[in-house]
Amino acid sequence: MGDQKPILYSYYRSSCSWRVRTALNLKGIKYETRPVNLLKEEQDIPEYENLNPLKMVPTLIIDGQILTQSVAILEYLEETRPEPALLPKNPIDKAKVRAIVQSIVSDIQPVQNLRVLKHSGQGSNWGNHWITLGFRAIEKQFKETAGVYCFGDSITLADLCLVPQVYNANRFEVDLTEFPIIRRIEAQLNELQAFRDAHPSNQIDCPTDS
Ligand SMILES: N[C@@H](CCC(=O)N[C@@H](CS)C(=O)NCC(=O)O)C(=O)O
Repeated sequence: MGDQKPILYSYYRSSCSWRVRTALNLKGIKYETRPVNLLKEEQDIPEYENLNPLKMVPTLIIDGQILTQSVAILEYLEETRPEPALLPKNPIDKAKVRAIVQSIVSDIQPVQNLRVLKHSGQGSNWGNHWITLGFRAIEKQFKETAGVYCFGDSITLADLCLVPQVYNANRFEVDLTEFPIIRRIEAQLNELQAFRDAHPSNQIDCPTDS
């Protein structure tokens, strides 16, 4: 393992960066934040593209490696810093947690990403529509899986993905009243220090007037 403090390229309101911030906090990994302002299109600057050809955040520099894709980063952290565990041990349980993760990171978040909204010319109705559909699915999944958190009573990668997605749902004015389990879990998670510290309002690049 490298001795250098990990560096996270992040944007305060980026849900994908937020997932990684929470994992780093939960696992007690001290890191340095390098803000990438998506509204100023800093993700398109060639120096950043050299780090992350996707021109997206997050990018994590850790153990002498440049890592991209938030879920690949989460899985790497889980394998190299296994405590506290953020995936269950049993393969079936693990598959169920990963299914919730994928519902959020593959089926909901990409459709409301900045570049998609810009290219499609769609506004908040678009995001609202897709988040609502996705939340209907995961609210049903939670009827089977949820305990205190998304999967039973331990925090898993699914929880790290849920909290930022609920924040985005609020930004897109999704009516959350039909999702009581999602709301309950999110409220509980937001009480925890690691989640609070990862919140956009506690990031160094959060504008003071937001
Ligand atoms: N699959 C990628 C998605 C990353 C992503 O969508 N990042 C967003 C912020 S959450 C971004 O950088 N958007 C910039 C853009 O759309 O130009 C991951 O999970 O890391």
